[in-house]
Amino acid sequence: MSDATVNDFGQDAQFDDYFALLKPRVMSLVVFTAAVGLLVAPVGVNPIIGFASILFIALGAGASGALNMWWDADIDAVMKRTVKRPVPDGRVTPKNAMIMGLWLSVLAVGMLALTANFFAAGLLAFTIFFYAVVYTMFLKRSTPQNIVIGGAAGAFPPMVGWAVATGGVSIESIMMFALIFVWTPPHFWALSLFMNDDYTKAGVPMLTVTHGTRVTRNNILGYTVVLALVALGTAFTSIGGPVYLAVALVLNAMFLRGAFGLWRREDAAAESDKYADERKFFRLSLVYLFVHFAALLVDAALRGFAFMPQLPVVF
Ligand code: HEM
Ligand SMILES: CC(C)=CCC/C(C)=C/CC/C(C)=C/COP(=O)(O)OP(=O)(O)O
Repeated sequence: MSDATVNDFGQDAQFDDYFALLKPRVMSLVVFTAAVGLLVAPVGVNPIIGFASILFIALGAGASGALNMWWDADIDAVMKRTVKRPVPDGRVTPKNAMIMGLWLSVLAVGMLALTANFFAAGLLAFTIFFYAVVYTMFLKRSTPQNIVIGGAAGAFPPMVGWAVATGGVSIESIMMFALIFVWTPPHFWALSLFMNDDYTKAGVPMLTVTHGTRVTRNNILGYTVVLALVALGTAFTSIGGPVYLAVALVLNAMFLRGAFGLWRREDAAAESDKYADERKFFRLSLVYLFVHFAALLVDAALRGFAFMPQLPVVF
């Protein structure tokens, strides 16, 4: 049986095209942070409920990606990095992307309310709204602070995971939020240093476009210093532990060194080596966030996950 449906352009839209609307690669790290938020919480969740909740958070994240791709099709059509996406490439119609995004959002939020609790579902709904409406429809096209404020959307998922388990918010979930919130500017601005032409062409007011690369390099360093403080501070909350502390010390030293290197660089040098350091720093940002959350998970496992029956104390 074919998985193709005919779109408004009379072409075959494949399952793969619809799947790409969910921004699966970016969202995999988002979903991982949500899963960690759930697993490190001090309240145990039935494993089936926990698994289903992560699935619905993933669905919600994907839905917000589809809504973003629907609204941003005009920008995506101009940028080299995004021109081959299903909507600008004509493989999925804007209307179908929007319908899919809306239905999946309703499904994800509704199912999370049924499987977990209303607070977690409300937080997921707010996250989708923040990314698809506040960031995509308003901030992205209007201010160079777009990704600073909009970054909150990407920072909510571990809070949603934590809320699935506990039904609330606490200092630990706020620290996980803060970690991603302060990480997002260095993560994105490193990329925009070597993608500046795309954003200029598309007229998106990213910091590199509006204030230039010198200001962007300064800001990357500033946010990275604050990020190190947040990351190390998290070690001293109840979700921190020896593994996290060791990892945070090493990774923040590496990230600070990278940010300092970018700060010292001039554009002429960066251009001549094809922005090698900027690309390296961007890749390091992905490793940085993944490993911090993985370390939280390891420490939680060493303590014994709350969802596992506690072993009887023998000695
Ligand atoms: C406003 C916030 C953010 C902006 C503007 C942003 C922007 C970007 C951009 C433009 C890319 C390149 C994507 C591509 O090649 O298509 C990217 C890659 C990526 N981002 Fe972000 N990002 C943000 C937040 C996040 C968050 C919160 C996470 C995860 C927690 C994340 C995870 C990733 C990952 C995993 C990649 C690599 C994807 C790949 O290999 O294709 N980003 N980001
Ligand atoms: C649970 C839930 C709803 C999670 C949402 C998480 C979230 C907001 C992730 C944002 C990450 C992201 C793809 C930013 C890209 O910005 P962009 O859209 O400007 O990048 P683009 O140019 O690649 O489209």
